Amino acid sequence: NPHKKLGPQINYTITGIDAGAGIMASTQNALKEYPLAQNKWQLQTSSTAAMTSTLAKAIKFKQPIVVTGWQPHWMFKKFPLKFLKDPKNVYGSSEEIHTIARKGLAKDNPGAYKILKQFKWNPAEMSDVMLQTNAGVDPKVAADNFIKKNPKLYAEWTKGAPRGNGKPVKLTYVAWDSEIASTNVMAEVLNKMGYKATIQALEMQPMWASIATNAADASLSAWLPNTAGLYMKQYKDKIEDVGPNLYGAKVGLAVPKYMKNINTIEDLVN
Ligand SMILES: C[SH](C)CC(=O)O
Repeated sequence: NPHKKLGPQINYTITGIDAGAGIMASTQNALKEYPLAQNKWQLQTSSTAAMTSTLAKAIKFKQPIVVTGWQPHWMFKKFPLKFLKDPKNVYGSSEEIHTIARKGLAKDNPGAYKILKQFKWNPAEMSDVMLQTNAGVDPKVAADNFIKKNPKLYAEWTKGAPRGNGKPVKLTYVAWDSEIASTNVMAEVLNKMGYKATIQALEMQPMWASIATNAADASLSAWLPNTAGLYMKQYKDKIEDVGPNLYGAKVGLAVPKYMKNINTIEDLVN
């Protein structure tokens, strides 16, 4: 009921995802900045899958819930969600998802580097692949379907790049739906161009370390400037920022639209 304080109704819990995700660090920050921690609010660690299934259940019974949310993601398509305004700008405004590569890749695999550099797409295009995968299509097949439907993008991404002749390219990523989509599309593009692409899912910190230690060639999972800002700071001299592969991403706290009186993070405080 809208009059009862929200906190006690959901035992002051923000439902989050995997502990290493940057959105979790940002949310810990929000707990302090707003200040929510003093009001007993806490951040629950789980996983994207657990968070979205808890969200689905709450929405089914029109119950209140606060989740860590981000765009692009199918949750905003599937559920009536709204971001909470963030007047203290803890989450930053819009984000870009960057491609990062190990130093030296441009030199010893210029063709793959060129394709990685030219790979850019928008939230709607990424969501096409995410929705297929969310509907049960294997990510590799969803990537293939997308490439078949978008010959113009494929031509842009591969323009002027030499064929790979079996040259290996190792991609690491963090298994968020957005990066499952982009990494599988990139792997399929590389394979169609004759490279031998392999992909490996890692937690966030090991993913960044895999590029910094040359254990992998590239990753499309760097949410910047905020969400992965700490990792970029830690590894900036050991990796190369190839540039954004997606513009217009967004990270924050989200609630179902039926929570009419909760519109900014400050509404959680009182
Ligand atoms: C959950 S977002 C995809 C990225 C992040 O939080 O680091």
